[in-house]
Amino acid sequence: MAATLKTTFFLQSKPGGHSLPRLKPFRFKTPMATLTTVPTVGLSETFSRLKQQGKVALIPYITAGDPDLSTTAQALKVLDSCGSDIIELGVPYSDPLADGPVIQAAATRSLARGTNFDKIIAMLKDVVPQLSCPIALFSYYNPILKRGVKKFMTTLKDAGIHGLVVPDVPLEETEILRKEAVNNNVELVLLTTPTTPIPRMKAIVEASEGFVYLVSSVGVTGARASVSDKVQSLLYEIKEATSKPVAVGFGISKPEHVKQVAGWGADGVIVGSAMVKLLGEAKSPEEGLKELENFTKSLKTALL
Ligand SMILES: O=P(O)(O)OC[C@@H](O)[C@@H](O)c1c[nH]c2ccccc12
Repeated sequence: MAATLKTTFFLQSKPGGHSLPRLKPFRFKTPMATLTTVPTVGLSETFSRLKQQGKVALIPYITAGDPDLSTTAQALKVLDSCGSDIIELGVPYSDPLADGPVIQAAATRSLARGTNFDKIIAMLKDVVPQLSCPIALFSYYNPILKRGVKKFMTTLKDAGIHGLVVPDVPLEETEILRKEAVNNNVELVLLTTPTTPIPRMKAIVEASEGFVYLVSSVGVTGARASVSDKVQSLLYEIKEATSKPVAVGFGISKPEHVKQVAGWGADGVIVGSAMVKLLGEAKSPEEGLKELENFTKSLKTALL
């Protein structure tokens, strides 16, 4: 059974510097190989740009390798071309303590097909240069430790990945993760939950880079009928403590939710299980991608 996401996570002991954007001045976007001069920038830069435009970031989450890695590659391009501002890409893991049934099932299918970290990175090296939005990789801590923190971060940097979300590291233990992330210009995003005491929330937001991830409700990931209106006061408290951007995730699965959370003052909305379900349960990868496209467009429209 999946454990609930508790407040003990994600504290870091010292605030860190800000990552510089890694500029990629010229890039070709598929399918028409159009030359664009828009550089891919990191997470905080993306939020600054959106803020200037008065916009809220749309941040989809998908699990890598479900239904297969070539569909993930296509899905990243679809999400990008439908106006996603950052994409959170999940590395499948066998013991995903904070994931609800939809994402757990996606990870199980992906692992059964032989997805592993090296294959995900190889896919990203090919696809990232074709995207205009940054990627934040999502991984549990164990696969990072297994590889070695330093090597893991260098690999992320070499693949052009700008951010990292690790849900199961207590802040007190993130020192080394943080140091290597900063060295490699990877922004380490930390999470706060509705049960995080205010002093601890303050330490989290101070140490978080790129943005602050506000978990909307206690429990595991998964689509819900409504978003807890407690999010509104949580956002208020966080915004009292920091000027960093705040993105809300967990249970956001409909255009109405996205609109509501944006109206409460969030700088970004994260939508995971609803996307993962479309890709994982479609009759074919093509159908899944088409549904993903329509769904992403509907969320984007709700944010306009
Ligand atoms: O699936 P949801 O309820 O839309 O929530 C976002 C989410 O999927 C993604 O950010 C995520 C997937 N697994 C997690 C584990 C912990 C925190 C966050 C996550």
